[in-house]
Amino acid sequence: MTSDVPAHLVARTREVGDVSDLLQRLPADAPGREISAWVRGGDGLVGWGRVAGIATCGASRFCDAELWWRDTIAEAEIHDEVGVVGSGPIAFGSFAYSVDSHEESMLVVPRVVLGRRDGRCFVTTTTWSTGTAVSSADTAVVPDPQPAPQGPGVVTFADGALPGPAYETAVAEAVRRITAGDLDKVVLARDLLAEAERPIDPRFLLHRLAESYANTWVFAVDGLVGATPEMLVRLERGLVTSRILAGTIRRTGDDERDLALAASLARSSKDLEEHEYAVRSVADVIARFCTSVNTPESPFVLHLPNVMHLATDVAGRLTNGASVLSLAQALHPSAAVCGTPKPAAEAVITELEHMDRARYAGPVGWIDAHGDGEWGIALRSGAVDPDGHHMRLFAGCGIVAGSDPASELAESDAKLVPMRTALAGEERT
Ligand SMILES: C=C(O[C@@H]1C=C(C(=O)O)C=C[C@H]1O)C(=O)O
Repeated sequence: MTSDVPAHLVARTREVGDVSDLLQRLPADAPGREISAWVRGGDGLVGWGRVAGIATCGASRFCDAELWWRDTIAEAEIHDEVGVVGSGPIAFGSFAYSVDSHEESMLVVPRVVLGRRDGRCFVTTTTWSTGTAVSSADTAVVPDPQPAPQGPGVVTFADGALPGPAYETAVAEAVRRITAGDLDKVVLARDLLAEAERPIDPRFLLHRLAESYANTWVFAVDGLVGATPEMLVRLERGLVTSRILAGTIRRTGDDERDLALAASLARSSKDLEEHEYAVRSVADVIARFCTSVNTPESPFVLHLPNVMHLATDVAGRLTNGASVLSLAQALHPSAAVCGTPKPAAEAVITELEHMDRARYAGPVGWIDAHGDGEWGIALRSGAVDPDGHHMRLFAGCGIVAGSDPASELAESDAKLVPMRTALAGEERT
């Protein structure tokens, strides 16, 4: 571009009539990797196209992204008629779990974002200015509901880094080290490789996940798709909240038995211990940023269609103007996906998992121009390869002294169910 004035983003948000089916409005012809989504129930944000973004890796990945977003917003021209959290320009993002990951972390500003919040719907269109003259942003039209996305056809599944028996051996070794006093808790994960006959369309997965997992946040960012029940951090006008999950039991499908299992989960000393480490790791960080921190004394049981979790919602009032992304950076990785103490757990994960977690278990979510937003932990998820036909699914389990390898393997299988079912048409294993 030839201009004395550097180009900047121009974002326009206007209110539109009710759009209760955000996912169905994702244009069928937008490239799958350019689909972004963060939806729970009827509310949330979906985006398509890419106007701007940053890809980064290593220890500075959060800071790089934060600085880039701050600079981008400082220069942007914003016309926001709606003025709610999530209106105006936003960036979706997804971060690699590990400093050492080969996977890129990213923020992406979509060309169009469609949002719904408490029944108010809006559309944000973001373009580049052309330098001296500011181009008027597209007058965004909300797309009609789109045809149902095509499924991936026959999907076959194969072991990733650790086949089931090897995962059990890793769990047994972790228990041995915990018993020896090396650490208190470690979360060990495994991956599963899916190969599909036809290209895997993130829209297809999003639809299926949203149908079955209504009380999760269904997300997509650059080919990473999932339905997470765990909110690492939400920041809305100074109010910080986090939903911590740890301690799991599989559902049987029989309501009466499941209620009895929920009661046993709430009393299980092994699960309560595992949960307590996770809560402490989050509440301690939130206390550094907030006053009036509220941490309930005991967890509740969160019922999902495949599993039940011990859950605690922590809240606080932000004192220092930090953005949601810096809060996510400070909280990541919590003991729900890493362990206690953190350095020992990180070392055991590296040694025993034999894989790069890539963006699994990293923060995924969105940030707005004020630094508000929501970042979940990328669980119950998978990453579609750029070739479109392959996907890596992930699941992990918190291991403490009382963990049993066979039960943990079964728990990891249960955590893989949402993505396996979303993918499966005529599944073969
Ligand atoms: C690591 C995962 O889940 C985490 C581990 C849990 C546990 O061990 O009980 C529960 C919820 C999540 O914090 C996963 O789903 O892959």
